[in-house]
Amino acid sequence: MRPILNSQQIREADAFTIANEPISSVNLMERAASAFTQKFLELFASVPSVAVVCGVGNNGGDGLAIARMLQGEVGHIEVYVVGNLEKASEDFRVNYDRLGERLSPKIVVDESQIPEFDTSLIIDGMFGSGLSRPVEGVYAQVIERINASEAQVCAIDIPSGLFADKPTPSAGAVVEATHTISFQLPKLVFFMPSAASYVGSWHVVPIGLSEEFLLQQTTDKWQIELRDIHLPLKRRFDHKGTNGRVLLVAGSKGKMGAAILSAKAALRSGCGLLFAHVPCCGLDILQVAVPEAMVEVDEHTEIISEVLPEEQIDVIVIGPGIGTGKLTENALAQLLQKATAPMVMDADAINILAANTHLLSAVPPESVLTPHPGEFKRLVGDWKDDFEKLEKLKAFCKKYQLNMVLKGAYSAVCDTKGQITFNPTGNPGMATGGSGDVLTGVIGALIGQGMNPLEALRAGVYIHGLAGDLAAHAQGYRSMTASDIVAMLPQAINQLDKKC
Ligand SMILES: NC(=O)C1=CN([C@@H]2O[C@H](COP(=O)(O)OP(=O)(O)OC[C@H]3O[C@@H](n4cnc5c(N)ncnc54)[C@H](OP(=O)(O)O)[C@@H]3O)[C@@H](O)[C@H]2O)[C@@H](O)CC1
Ligand SMILES: [K+]
Repeated sequence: MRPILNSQQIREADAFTIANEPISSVNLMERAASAFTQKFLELFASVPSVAVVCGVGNNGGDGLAIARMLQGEVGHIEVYVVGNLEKASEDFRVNYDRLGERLSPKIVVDESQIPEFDTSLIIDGMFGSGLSRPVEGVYAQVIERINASEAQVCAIDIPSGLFADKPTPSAGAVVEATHTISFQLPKLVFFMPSAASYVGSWHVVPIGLSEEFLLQQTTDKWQIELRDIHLPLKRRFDHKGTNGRVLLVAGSKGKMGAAILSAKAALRSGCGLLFAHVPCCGLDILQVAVPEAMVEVDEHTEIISEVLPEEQIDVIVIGPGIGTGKLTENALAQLLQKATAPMVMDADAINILAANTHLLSAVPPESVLTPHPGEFKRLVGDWKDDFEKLEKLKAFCKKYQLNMVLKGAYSAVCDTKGQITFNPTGNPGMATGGSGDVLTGVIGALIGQGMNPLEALRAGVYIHGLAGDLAAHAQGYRSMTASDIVAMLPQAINQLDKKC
């Protein structure tokens, strides 16, 4: 997993690398600028004109070095330096002197000197990890001009004005980048919905900071990587009873589709036997739609009112489409008293827990909850910003000793110790009804096959997002449906199998 470190730790990593590689600070800047330039040219093959806007710290120093490296690679280049040159950092000065006359920068110290920015692209190198306070004054005016321009904006390391690891006060101006090319590690704020319009699509480029140092750092936030996903083995002598016996409790009148999507997803994710407990009205529907499922019907015609005692079940998946009626609430409470297998709880099962928080302590240990932000809010109350939301996630998982995925772009998986891993796969096309039911089925199948619930959760969100990406590629992200995600599960799982 890739660690997500705070600005202080990254500064220390810079210093450690400089002292121990060893490499001079200005050469490390050269390496960073070169890594940026290479990625930049991949993203923007032929840009007619570029404005590079620099501050006077090392982020600005990067900007100057990048401007020099882009000469001859892109069309017209303009360089601006915003701020007082007397305060410039040492490495900025070296790169200022290296620019040469052709790129001679224009200095901006007051509003009258701010250009219109009519280039096709702006590189933002005003502030990086050294941002120490909200951006105001002439700096804010430059940012407003950048944001008002028609140009694409590519930020160096992080959009200027945005704090990497704490909330950015609304009073401060922030560059709205269309792209961000960041050094070595992603910054925590990149995973936050509230920063999406500033960060744009982001990329991380290695700059050779000491791996030894980075791995020693303490953090409770990580990004899931492909190499972290290890699917359960299938052996020649396995049979359906050893490949995961999954009990799916799902559906109600008018919502049998949720049960079907979860059931299909579980079967496509390799579970051996799928038992489905559904209301009477769902019997024919499920048998026809999912012939592989063994269906047990509830006594009630339209909703779930009691769940059969579990027998030789490896995992219980409950929630998709069940509603929150009193009888269903009682059924869940009874099931929680009896259940020993880990549970995957989604949708209305979570809503029932939120309305009856005394039930939370009865959830079998290590179970998994899969709320979307609305369901999560019902569980923990509102939050003032995305950082507080993550703190609430950690506190909840620690308190109840549960694993949870808070769904969304970069779904956040939290374990019982409060460690958070962000999932990188997925796309906006997955924000569509039924997508969550598919995820629940995938996670249930993986736990059923013997993965520990946390590993299954991390693998499940990764596979689900990858299948979603394949579906978006095939159908377009505007038109794809949850069924398309199910259809792409085999391809996603095959891709992961091949890398193993
Ligand atoms: N270290 C390395 O080896 C490497 C570093 N690298 C690069 O360095 C970047 C970090 O550089 P950095 O530490 O110099 O900070 P940076 O973001 O340029 O800002 C500092 C300047 O901004 C000023 N300032 C701050 N807030 C302000 C505000 N609100 N409004 C106005 N001014 C404000 C502050 O002034 P002061 O607070 O002192 O008044 C100071 O002048 C990092 O993101 C990466 O791009 C890479 O090259 C890899 C190697
Ligand atoms: K920047």
